Amino acid sequence: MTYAVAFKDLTLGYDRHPAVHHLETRIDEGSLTAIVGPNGAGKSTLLKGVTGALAPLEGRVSFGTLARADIAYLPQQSEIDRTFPLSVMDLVAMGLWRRTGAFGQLRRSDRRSVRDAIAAVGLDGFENRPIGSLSGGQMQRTLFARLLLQDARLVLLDEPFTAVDARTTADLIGVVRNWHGEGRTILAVLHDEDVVRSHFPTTLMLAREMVTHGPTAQVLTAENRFRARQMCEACAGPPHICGRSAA
Ligand SMILES: Nc1ncnc2c1ncn2[C@@H]1O[C@H](COP(=O)(O)OP(=O)(O)OP(=O)(O)O)[C@@H](O)[C@H]1O
Repeated sequence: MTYAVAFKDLTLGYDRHPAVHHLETRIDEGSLTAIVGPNGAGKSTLLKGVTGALAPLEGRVSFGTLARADIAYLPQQSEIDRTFPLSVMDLVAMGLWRRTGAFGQLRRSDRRSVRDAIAAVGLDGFENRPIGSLSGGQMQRTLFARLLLQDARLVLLDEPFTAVDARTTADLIGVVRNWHGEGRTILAVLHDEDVVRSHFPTTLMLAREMVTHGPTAQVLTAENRFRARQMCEACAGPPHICGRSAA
């Protein structure tokens, strides 16, 4: 099986304080993988390492046949500035930037693609709404429409269903499953184990270090959860100094 992303002795952190330690595993191309772990386990940090926003302190992230330009990333809702004066249409159209350039004019066919993406996430009629007036769930649908247009081979989702109602979650899971059916690789940070069990065949459990990575039923056990909590006891505090020497 070819891999989409490989982590090789990867250590990521902030101001030289590691938040993810010596991670060594591969994400198969076309897989649908959940990243789980306690608060502060380094899950968001890992996604930032994959996007390249955070450079490794040690080790590396490598990609199989894809390039960083093939990655689409949905950050946590709290990291998105909704006061920016944009309409739903403007925000979704940003998904075409790779093709149109930042200030490129949208062609008629581009506008149609934007409208189609908005309709695909159930937001028909919201095209001209300012994003600041959207509910949390409507905003998440808008961001998924932008991801649809990005047409990426690797999709990174950071807590995509947090603070989103059950109906919206079900609709957006439908979008994720379609991406999986199209052969894209999906890596999603999730807290809801029912969602993980029902829809994500593979799970990576993180607690600053990797706890385990494999078929979801084998990963989500009471024993692994207990180990993760123990490994992550210090997670509530600031990232500590890594005691392991660089290989
Ligand atoms: N920008 C930053 N500067 C300094 N430390 C940071 C920064 N972002 C995260 N951290 C620290 O890195 C560690 C891992 O954080 P991260 O957000 O990756 O965890 P997480 O598993 O995604 O947590 P949660 O489930 O609470 O979202 C935490 O100790 C956090 O305080």
